[in-house]
Amino acid sequence: MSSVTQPLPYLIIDFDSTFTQVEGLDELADIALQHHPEREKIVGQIRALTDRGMSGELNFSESLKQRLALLEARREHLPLLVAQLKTKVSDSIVRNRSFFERFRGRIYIVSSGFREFIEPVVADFDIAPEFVLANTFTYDAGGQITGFDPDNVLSRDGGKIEQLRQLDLAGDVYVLGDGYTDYQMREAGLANRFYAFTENVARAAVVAQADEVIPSFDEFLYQNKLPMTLSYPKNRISVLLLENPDARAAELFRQEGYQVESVPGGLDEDELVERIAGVSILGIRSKTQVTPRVLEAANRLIAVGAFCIGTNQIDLVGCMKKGVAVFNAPFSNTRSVVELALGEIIVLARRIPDKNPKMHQGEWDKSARGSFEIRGKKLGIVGYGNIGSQLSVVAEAVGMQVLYYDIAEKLQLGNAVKCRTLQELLQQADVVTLHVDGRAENKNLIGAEEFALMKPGAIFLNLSRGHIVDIPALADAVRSGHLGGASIDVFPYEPKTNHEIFESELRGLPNVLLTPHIGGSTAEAQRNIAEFVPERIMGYVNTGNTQQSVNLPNIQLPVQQAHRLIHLHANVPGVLASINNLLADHQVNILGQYLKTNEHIGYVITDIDKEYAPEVIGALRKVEHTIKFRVLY
Ligand SMILES: NC(=O)C1=CN([C@@H]2O[C@H](COP(=O)(O)OP(=O)(O)OC[C@H]3O[C@@H](n4cnc5c(N)ncnc54)[C@H](O)[C@@H]3O)[C@@H](O)[C@H]2O)C=CC1
Ligand SMILES: O=C(O)CCC(=O)C(=O)O
Repeated sequence: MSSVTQPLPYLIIDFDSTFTQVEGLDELADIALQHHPEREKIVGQIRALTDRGMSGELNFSESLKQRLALLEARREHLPLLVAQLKTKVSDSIVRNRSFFERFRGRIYIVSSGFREFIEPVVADFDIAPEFVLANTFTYDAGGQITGFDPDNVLSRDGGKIEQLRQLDLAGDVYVLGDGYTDYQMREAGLANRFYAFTENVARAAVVAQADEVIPSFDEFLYQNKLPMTLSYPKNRISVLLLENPDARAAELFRQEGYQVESVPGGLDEDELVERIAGVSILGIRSKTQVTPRVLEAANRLIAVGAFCIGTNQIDLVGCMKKGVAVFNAPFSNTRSVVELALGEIIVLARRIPDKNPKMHQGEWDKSARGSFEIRGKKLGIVGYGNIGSQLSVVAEAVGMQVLYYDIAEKLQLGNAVKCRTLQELLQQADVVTLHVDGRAENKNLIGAEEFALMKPGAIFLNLSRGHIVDIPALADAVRSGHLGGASIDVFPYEPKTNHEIFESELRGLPNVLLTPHIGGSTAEAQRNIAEFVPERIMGYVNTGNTQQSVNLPNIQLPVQQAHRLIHLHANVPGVLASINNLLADHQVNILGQYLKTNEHIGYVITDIDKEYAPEVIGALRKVEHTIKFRVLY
């Protein structure tokens, strides 16, 4: 990583697909050929020619000639093009507009595109016409674009090299671009460094030649220690997604500028220990275990996203002590679990698990034996949280009488009746369904003794966590005929991928419905989760907001006023005082301060004036008991 010397080196920035997200001529073709019957085909041909030219496959002047011949553009299309391009300036360039204003006179746009559309777009960034070096169109008398000015060096092969030579800049020159012709200025010895800009397009042949690959302009500024709008380039935030969350999650993280990698299926502890170094955000579902060993290897972890409700698979305290925020999606799949549970109750009450396979084997077993309506039956819900209480409402709506048992005091919905003990519920219910959370103390909550308490013929459901039920005891209770049926969605051991065989004593038992942990697996739930979790994580990264974090003290923050200091520390006396004394010693004005603690850690957010001495940050990092510290601009 180099550090920039003063004054700023001359920056030679390409226009098409670098300054803007798109190629100007492609966009012009789109506008000009709007009513052409073969528009798509011609635009496709133009794009292919652009690409071949950019990657060095076709010589530049030939590519330009062929593209202009296909274009049926006119002078009056240009204002439309400019308006369009103004909306397509690269995000990181827009974000750092003030940099361009500040370093006016050191930044050139050198492009094989056309001055007619480049000049007005870059003018918004204080880049004056004399700092734009580009081609110019030729027109016929009627205003039709006929080609390009052949006297302009940029219209020729090696034009950018010649143009830079003519500029004869004294001092360091850095080139930023996405095309091979941008690299060629460096190759010709006219630039000190070539940065392949890949925010919009990454061309292998260009990337291979680069001194540095920069996925955003922020990265260029960060590497060169130049003033930037963000405190940290988002492309440096790497996301590892396991267990196939909906594709929307990766899309949202990518839109934010993060680097996303997905591993289908889960990783076991050893595999995750291998993969976790360098990961900033880990996304998992219910299977991946985030253990102390994993956390020890996690050298850059900021947040864990549980793309599900349960978080028992995560060492929450370990994460907290390391300053790693954990977020889940507490309500996104609630309804899906409830619907499945209700469907399963009906299906079991009608002994469908037995009848369905018989039908598939050609056996017609029409009988009412062992089948009953659920209307008027007693549904015992163990765990009256979000899922349990919603199931309570839906079950009452179809005529069931609801009993519930929860270790916490809960709002009683509708006509539901609270049981004082688990035993009381088990003895009365016709159907028992588990919706407790997966805390370790709940291991084998239901075993032989509990099954024995249940009514003969009762139906049993578990859609919570596998370790909550003693499976051999359940198998015995079904085999003996004491239970009338069971539906199980979660298991003490679940296959890691869809290729692994599912082994269980419950396989083949009568009136037992087995499902592969799909309570929350609906399109709606997965989409909701894939939006909810990334939004919380990005909110935390961007503003420090911990609201709805499962393990950090929850602070909902007001809009950031200036610089924001985010400080996580061990909860020992005196840390806040140390922070404030340090700020006072450096005459830093505090605009707002927010603090919340729990038994292990303290989370303090301090909004301060823009002006402060840079050494304040170093000093704050060194405050005793600091776990994590970051600054947001
Ligand atoms: N099968 C699947 O695909 C899904 C399974 N789940 C599981 O369902 C669980 C429950 O989800 P929510 O209702 O959203 O959670 P929640 O946290 O809102 O409710 C859990 C309730 O269980 C109670 N509880 C805990 N231990 C208990 C015990 N020993 N006896 C009685 N009550 C006890 C708690 O006090 C709480 O009210 C999740 O933790 C997760 O493990 C969640 C979503 C999908
Ligand atoms: O869909 C999943 O992978 C897990 C669902 C689940 O068990 C949960 O949300 O807690």
